[in-house]
Amino acid sequence: MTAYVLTVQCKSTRGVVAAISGCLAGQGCNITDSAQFDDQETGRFFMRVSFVPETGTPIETIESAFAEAAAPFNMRFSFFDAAEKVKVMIMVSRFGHCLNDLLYRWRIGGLPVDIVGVISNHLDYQKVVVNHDIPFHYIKVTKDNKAEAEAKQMEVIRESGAELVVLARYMQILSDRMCQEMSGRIINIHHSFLPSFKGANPYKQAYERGVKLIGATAHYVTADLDEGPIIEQDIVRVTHAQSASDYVSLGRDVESQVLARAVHAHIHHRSFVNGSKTVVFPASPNSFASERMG
Ligand SMILES: Nc1nc2c(c(=O)[nH]1)N[C@@H](CN(C=O)c1ccc(C(=O)N[C@@H](CCC(=O)O)C(=O)O)cc1)CN2
Repeated sequence: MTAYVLTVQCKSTRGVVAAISGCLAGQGCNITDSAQFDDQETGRFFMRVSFVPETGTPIETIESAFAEAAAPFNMRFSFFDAAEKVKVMIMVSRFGHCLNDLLYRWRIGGLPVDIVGVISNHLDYQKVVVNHDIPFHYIKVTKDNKAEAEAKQMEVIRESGAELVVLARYMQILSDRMCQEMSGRIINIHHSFLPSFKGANPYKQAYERGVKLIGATAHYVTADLDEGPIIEQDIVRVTHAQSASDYVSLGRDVESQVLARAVHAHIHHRSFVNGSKTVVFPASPNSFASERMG
């Protein structure tokens, strides 16, 4: 039996949860998992519900009934087939550890996505990508051709049907236009524990500051460099005896893990943009096996 995910966000109002659960029950659906957050500061409400239409009601009927129940609350809502794989375009430059990690997780079934292609401004990873039977798009970027290069990138992204773009250490600043057009659909891995050490060379900045922890941050990309809503972060301990290049080596694993966790949250519809922040619901024990990090 097909399982679905419903995501909802709206102004926080009494009766929202009853309206959502009551409508699904009325359509013969059993709710198998539910998570909600009421942001007391912004007055915004977020909910994610997994459900199964036990009596076989067609999803189109459920969606139509839900639209009626949602209208009084002005809900923004989406229904997803839990088994449908999100189309993902990966972008990479010269550091390939995050790309390789994502490809490995995908290959063993631990990251249930449809990788529709890899775009790079270098040729370093053409072979490994092609060996995975994934289209590789080399689009050279220079200071003088950034606009043309990005137009080609956007053409590839649109034609591929990509719903999510993952910057796996892609080291070019995206234009405001691209960030706007793909708002909430581009995830970047920044190799520092933001908001510390934004921009280029964060490990060098961290070394010069004498930190005892380095980290990685996965965030949605906005026009404000490395200021986008944070999805996932983690850290690793360093000592006075280690160099900035030691940090680069130590950082590879934490960057890869943080990015994979963020992509996982997004493709399972657990991550919501909430202004300059995010709401990220944890994978619940009752979530479907494919929803747990493999
Ligand atoms: N509009 C945005 N674009 C990008 C973001 C972002 O948050 N908003 N994140 C970066 C990734 N990044 C750090 O994680 C980063 C990448 C590149 C640079 C940078 O200064 N790039 C130079 C070119 C460097 C080169 O050619 O090697 C540039 O683009 O002029 C800073 C931070 C991805 N893009």
